Amino acid sequence: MYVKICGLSEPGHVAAAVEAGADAIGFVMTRSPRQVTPERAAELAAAVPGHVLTVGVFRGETPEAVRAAALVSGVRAVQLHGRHPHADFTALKDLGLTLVRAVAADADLRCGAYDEDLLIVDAPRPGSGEPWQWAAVRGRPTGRWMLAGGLDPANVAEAVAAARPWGVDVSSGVETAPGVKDPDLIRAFLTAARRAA
Ligand SMILES: O=C(O)c1ccccc1NCC(=O)[C@H](O)[C@H](O)COP(=O)(O)O
Repeated sequence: MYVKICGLSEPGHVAAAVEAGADAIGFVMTRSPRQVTPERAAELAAAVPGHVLTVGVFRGETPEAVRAAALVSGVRAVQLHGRHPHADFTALKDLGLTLVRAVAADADLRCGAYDEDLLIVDAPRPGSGEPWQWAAVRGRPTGRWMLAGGLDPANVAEAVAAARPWGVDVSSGVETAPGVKDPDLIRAFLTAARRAA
């Protein structure tokens, strides 16, 4: 089970996620309680070992703005939320970064349909912590796809059993308040997600 911990903004929380075995960590560089500047993301990403994928998270920005933030921050992946046209992914292809498309369940759920490398199937309001009908997508997404939206240490096993994803992605469920991560919850989520696999 591939596990991404999203919305990190403190070095101690990045270290906790890495030490607990996260496969990917996300830095939100768009409007959010978790927003970090590209410069701050660069500081945080500098301490991340190469086997952990660093992901810049965006929503509503132009490909040019995403490109600029990705280059400053040095992330190895960019995650575009919402109904971006295929051309936005094509415009970023030459960066050589992992491209992640994050959409709600009513979108095209074929990973690769937009030339992306990874797909995230998320709640309608990303980063809201709101659970949704995970079972409704079972069997629909294809390729390498992560389930997101309202996951936490207590429900991730149920969610995985319901939807059968390749990976999982969490933000609110490892926080004590919006934007405030908790190392104990990060560790508990990793443990529960691994057991759910
Ligand atoms: O986290 C945010 O605030 C955010 C804002 C705008 C676009 C995306 C955002 N987060 C993306 C993520 O990858 C989250 O991990 C994912 O949406 C799940 O969030 P949650 O339900 O809080 O676990």
